[in-house]
Amino acid sequence: MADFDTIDDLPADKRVLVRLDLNSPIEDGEPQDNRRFDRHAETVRELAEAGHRVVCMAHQGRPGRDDFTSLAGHAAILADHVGRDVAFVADTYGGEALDAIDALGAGEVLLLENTRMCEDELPEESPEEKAKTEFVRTLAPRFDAYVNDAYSAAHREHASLVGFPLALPAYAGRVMETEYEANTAIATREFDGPVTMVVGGTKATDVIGVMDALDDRVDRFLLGGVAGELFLRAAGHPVGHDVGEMDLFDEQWAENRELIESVLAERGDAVRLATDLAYEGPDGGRAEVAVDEIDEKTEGYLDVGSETVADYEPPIRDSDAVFVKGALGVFEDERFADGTVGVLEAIAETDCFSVVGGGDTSRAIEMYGLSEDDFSHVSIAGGAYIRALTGEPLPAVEALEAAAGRR
Ligand SMILES: Nc1ncnc2c1ncn2[C@@H]1O[C@H](COP(=O)(O)OP(=O)(O)O)[C@@H](O)[C@H]1O
Ligand SMILES: O=C(OP(=O)(O)O)[C@H](O)COP(=O)(O)O
Repeated sequence: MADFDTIDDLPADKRVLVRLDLNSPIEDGEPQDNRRFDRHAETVRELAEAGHRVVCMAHQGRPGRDDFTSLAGHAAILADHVGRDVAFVADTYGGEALDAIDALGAGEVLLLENTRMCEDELPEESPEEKAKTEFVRTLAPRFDAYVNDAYSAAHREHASLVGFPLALPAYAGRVMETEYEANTAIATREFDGPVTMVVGGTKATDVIGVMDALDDRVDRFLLGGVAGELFLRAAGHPVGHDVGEMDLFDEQWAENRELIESVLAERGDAVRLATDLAYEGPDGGRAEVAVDEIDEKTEGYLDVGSETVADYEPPIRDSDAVFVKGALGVFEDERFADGTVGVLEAIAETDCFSVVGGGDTSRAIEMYGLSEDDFSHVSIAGGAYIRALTGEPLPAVEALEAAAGRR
């Protein structure tokens, strides 16, 4: 059991500041509905029904990336899931935000603008430093309590996650509580047979550090996505760098090059890389190329190829446990879903212990007609869940525990 207080411990009729994680895929500038809304709606509804004034904070994307947008569209989706109005104010802690907070009645819900639009939010610093920011010092006095429901962002030391628990009585929401319990229990589980981790997605920096930290707890890593291409680059193939407008590879290569090389040197036998890759061919359809035949990267590779999918299935089928973090390709586009769906189908058909994590990746389950029941646990957290597997503490969870210890 966690050592934090939960909303069961929250006294009645309070002004509550709630941190959610509504970070979602963005298509044509609009947030796409996903299970993060559904899961967080439970906490928001419970707080509103208990008569609290509920003010929600959340982030979307990272500054400088295409997915960095306003939360205006998120408020409407959240309202659908909560089953009551969710007002939105395009401000984080300025006059407009404070007026909207002050005007809120009992049982009403308000969503503030993307926390990452506020300068104080992002640099990762200690809770003490974050609690000193103007953002925290301005908002905290307007509230009686802080609730953190954003387990999936708990690996970040941002103001909205670690600063407020020092300034207000702090509680865990329902998602924080259930994800923490499930992921912590999984982290301590022992397996008799082979353990496999499928590693993909765009956040290579998160996953490569975890691959290194998990060391011999994982018998084999099956790679795809951006991390997969970076490993291919380290293995001497002319891929894993940005072409055209891309900005997914070069920066993450510079950050991780040494670590990738050391993982390959020490655990090379455990790392399986794609032998073919898929891209958009001249006719607009899916085209594939063998990695050995790539002389120069001129295409954006958007999925692992069919030979790779066939190679990855047998190790999955003979595993005792499979952990998935990140999609093997851009599965949102059906042409590039084969890698992600092939791996998920193999896991679903196998009687192993399985965890699928990540806001984006878990979405592939419902998009392609798979059932959540075919997996042991589907987490809405990606980076936080794999970090939990290493036994490394999550700063936002520690901040909640420290707050409980002070009472
Ligand atoms: N080769 C690739 N190029 C660009 N994007 C990719 C590639 N492979 C996977 N992706 C994208 O990665 C996303 C998931 O990335 P990430 O945020 O790391 O995972 P999660 O949200 O599951 O934690 C998917 O939405 C998918 O479109
Ligand atoms: O979506 C998230 O993480 P995830 O993609 O690892 O699940 C969280 O919202 C954290 O976002 P960040 O990785 O931009 O800090």
